[in-house]
Amino acid sequence: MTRRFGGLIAVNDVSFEVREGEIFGLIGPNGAGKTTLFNLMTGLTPPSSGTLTYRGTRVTGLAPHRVAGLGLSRTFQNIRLFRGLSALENVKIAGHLRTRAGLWQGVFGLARAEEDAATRRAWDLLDLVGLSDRAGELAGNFSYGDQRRLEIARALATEPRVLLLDEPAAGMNTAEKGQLTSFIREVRDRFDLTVLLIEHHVPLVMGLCDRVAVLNFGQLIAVGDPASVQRDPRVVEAYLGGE
Ligand SMILES: Nc1ncnc2c1ncn2[C@@H]1O[C@H](COP(=O)(O)OP(=O)(O)OP(=O)(O)O)[C@@H](O)[C@H]1O
Repeated sequence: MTRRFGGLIAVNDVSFEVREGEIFGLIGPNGAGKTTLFNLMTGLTPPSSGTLTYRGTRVTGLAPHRVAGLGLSRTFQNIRLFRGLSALENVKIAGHLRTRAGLWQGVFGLARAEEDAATRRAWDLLDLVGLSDRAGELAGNFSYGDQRRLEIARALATEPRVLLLDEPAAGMNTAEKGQLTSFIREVRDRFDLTVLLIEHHVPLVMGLCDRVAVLNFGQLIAVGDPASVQRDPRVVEAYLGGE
C-alpha cells in the first residue's frame, strides 16, 4: 500500500504478509509511517493505492467498524478510552460490537440475558489484564500503563482474530514492560490470535516478536526474524545505529 499526504509519502509501496498466529513487530524511527500503516489496515485512513487482504477478503475500503467486525481490532498510541466511564463499562461497550443487538442497544440497553453475559465477559477480560479489582473506577483516573492494559481488554472484547497494538509499552515503567512480553504471549495463546505491534522499545520487540518489519521514511527496508533484522546494515544505519 501507498499513502500520500500532499507531497509527503507516509507509506511508500509497502508490501508484506503476516502469518496466522505470529507476533509481528513493526519498528522504525519517528515519522517512519508505522501508525499510518495501522490506520490503513484498520480502515481509518484510505490508501492512495494498494490493498490489504485478510484471509482472502479485501479489507481496503471497509469502514473501521466493519474491519473490526472481520476480526481486526486495535489499540491506539494516543489512548482512546471513554475517560468518564468505568473500566467495566469501557470493556462492555466494546463487546457490544459483537453481540447481535449491536452498538445502539449497547448504549440504550440490552435484553437481560445478553446484558449478564456481556458483564461476565467484561469481568473476565478485566481479570485477565489484572484490573478486575478496579472495575468500577473511572478509566480517566488510571495510570498510563493501566489505561494501556484496559485498552487491550477493550480490544479483546470484540473477539478479534488479529490484534493490532500501537505502542503498548509507551508510558509503562520497567517492571510493567517486563510483564508485557509474557502478557502478550499469553493473550496470543489463550485467544489463538495473530498479533501486530508497533513498538519503540527495541529489546521488547526483539524478545517478543517472531518476525519484525522495519520502516524508514515510509519504505519497508527489512522484514525477517529479529536476529537477522538486527544485523541488517540498512536497519543499523537507519534505526538501531542511532539508538
Ligand atoms: N493526517 C496526516 N496528514 C499529514 N501528514 C501526516 C498525517 N498522518 C501522518 N502524517 C505524516 O506521515 C508521516 C508518517 O507518520 P506516522 O505517524 O505514520 O509515523 P510513525 O512511524 O507512526 O511515527 P511515530 O513513531 O512518531 O509515531 C509523518 O511525516 C507524519 O507527519
